[in-house]
Amino acid sequence: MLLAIPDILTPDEVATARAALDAAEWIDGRVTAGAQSAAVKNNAQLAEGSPVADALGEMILAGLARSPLFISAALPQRIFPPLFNRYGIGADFGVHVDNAIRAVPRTPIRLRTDLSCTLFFSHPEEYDGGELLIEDVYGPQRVKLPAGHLILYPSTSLHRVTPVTRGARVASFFWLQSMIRQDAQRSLLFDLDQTVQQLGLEHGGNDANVLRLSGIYHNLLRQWAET
Ligand SMILES: O=C(O)CCC(=O)C(=O)O
Ligand SMILES: [Fe+2]
Repeated sequence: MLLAIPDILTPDEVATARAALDAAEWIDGRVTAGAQSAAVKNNAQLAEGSPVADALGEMILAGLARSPLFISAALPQRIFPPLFNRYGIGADFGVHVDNAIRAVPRTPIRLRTDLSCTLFFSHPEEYDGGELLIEDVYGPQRVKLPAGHLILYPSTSLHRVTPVTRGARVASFFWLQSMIRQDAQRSLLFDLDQTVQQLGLEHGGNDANVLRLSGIYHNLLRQWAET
């Protein structure tokens, strides 16, 4: 499932983050790339664990936690501490697939990358190019979202970022392990949850059929979730 999630951050948070990112020190983006992606990765990144990355990472995790749409779609089990990248003019990231397993720095924790995320910090009118192209079963999807919005896509997808030809594209990127490993099962739970929420609004949460459907959602989650 490929899903755009609006307003993970408020405009004030985006502005605060941008001020910090614009003043930050950027290093070669290949530091966190695996062998295949390093060969095609041509961007800059904040050093992992730098004070700016840690503070903005916390801001993003708080934004994710208050988004019912994100929780419903991702059913996150573990979220990698957000990383930050910058594509100036000429920078790009060739076609690649993300590493399946990521060690969380400075901890013994590893996570399986089920879903990949990009959270945009540049406004679309600030730059040309810099589109995230994600291969999907329905063909390539072009993604360029407003600042503060997030795209969630299966980490199994081949993807790339097209060269920036004007301005700069600043974003956060990270991965997560979902409680639901299979994309098809996660999509089904998402559809069911969204439908139950909508029916609850229309009929009230205590309507007998809404309750029954809600029970089915939780019982499927109980069958499939890894915690
Ligand atoms: O910049 C992006 O939107 C994606 C970055 C990416 O694909 C990666 O770092 O693996
Ligand atoms: Fe990637």
